[in-house]
Amino acid sequence: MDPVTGAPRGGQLPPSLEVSGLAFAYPDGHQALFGVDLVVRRGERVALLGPNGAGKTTLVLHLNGILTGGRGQVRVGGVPVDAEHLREVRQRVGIVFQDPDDQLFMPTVRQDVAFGPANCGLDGEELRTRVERALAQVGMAEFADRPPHHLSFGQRRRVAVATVLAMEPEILVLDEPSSNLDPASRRELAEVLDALDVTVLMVTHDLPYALQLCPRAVVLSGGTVVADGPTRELLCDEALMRQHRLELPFGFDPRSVRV
Ligand SMILES: Nc1ncnc2c1ncn2[C@@H]1O[C@H](COP(=O)(O)OP(=O)(O)OP(=O)(O)O)[C@@H](O)[C@H]1O
Repeated sequence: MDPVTGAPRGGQLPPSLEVSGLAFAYPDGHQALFGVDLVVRRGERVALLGPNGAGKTTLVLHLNGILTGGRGQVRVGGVPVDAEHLREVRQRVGIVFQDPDDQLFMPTVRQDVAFGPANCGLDGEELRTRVERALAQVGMAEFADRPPHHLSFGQRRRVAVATVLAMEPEILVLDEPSSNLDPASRRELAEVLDALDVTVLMVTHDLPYALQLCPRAVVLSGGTVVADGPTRELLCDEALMRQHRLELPFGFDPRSVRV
């Protein structure tokens, strides 16, 4: 920010997410994060890559205060993630977990999508509009009155995304969005995500998905950020990829993919 005008410096948009010096050890003493710094600006789509055990989930669980007690700071839309601001933070950070069944528990899709905003005091026409918009964004409007457990896995994942979009979050965090999807469902979800006008942080082992959807990628390895840059550049860096156990699918050449 320009200290005088308050305008974004150099034309950059304000940060949606700021992680600074985040270090965390689990109660058993295992140190999972060693001073992570990360800024995601409004409207960016960033892939968070890294091998198993890198600390990706641990980082994500700090973004809405599920994990706390480490060193450093996390801010979402300028609001610190701490006990005092937890309610506000949880409205601003929408996390879509890997298993949609963790997020769907009401008798109908509509009720599941309405649950969060209704809890925040929305009702009547405003709530109805919010729910319809979120379902339309994920292409699930016609399933509003179905029980979630009658839907396919891919449809349930899209509804899980809608439950989070209905909260109109500052940042949408997706944990392995393409996992367990068949190729058609994977493509449909990519189309949904690509059309969203929201800041996205996407944790994924699916490197082609990262390239397709996220212009920028961050590699977390051993609890620290080891690379941050254009996704294609990182995926083409063979030494970086090998060093951090990142492997492209057989025959996939990031140089030749058009995004
Ligand atoms: N509850 C826990 N108690 C102790 N150590 C943990 C706990 N949860 C995770 N860890 C450890 O912290 C480190 C980071 O784990 P984390 O789940 O954040 O990695 P990840 O990058 O999300 O991995 P994956 O790609 O396998 O999901 C790992 O070494 C893991 O074993």
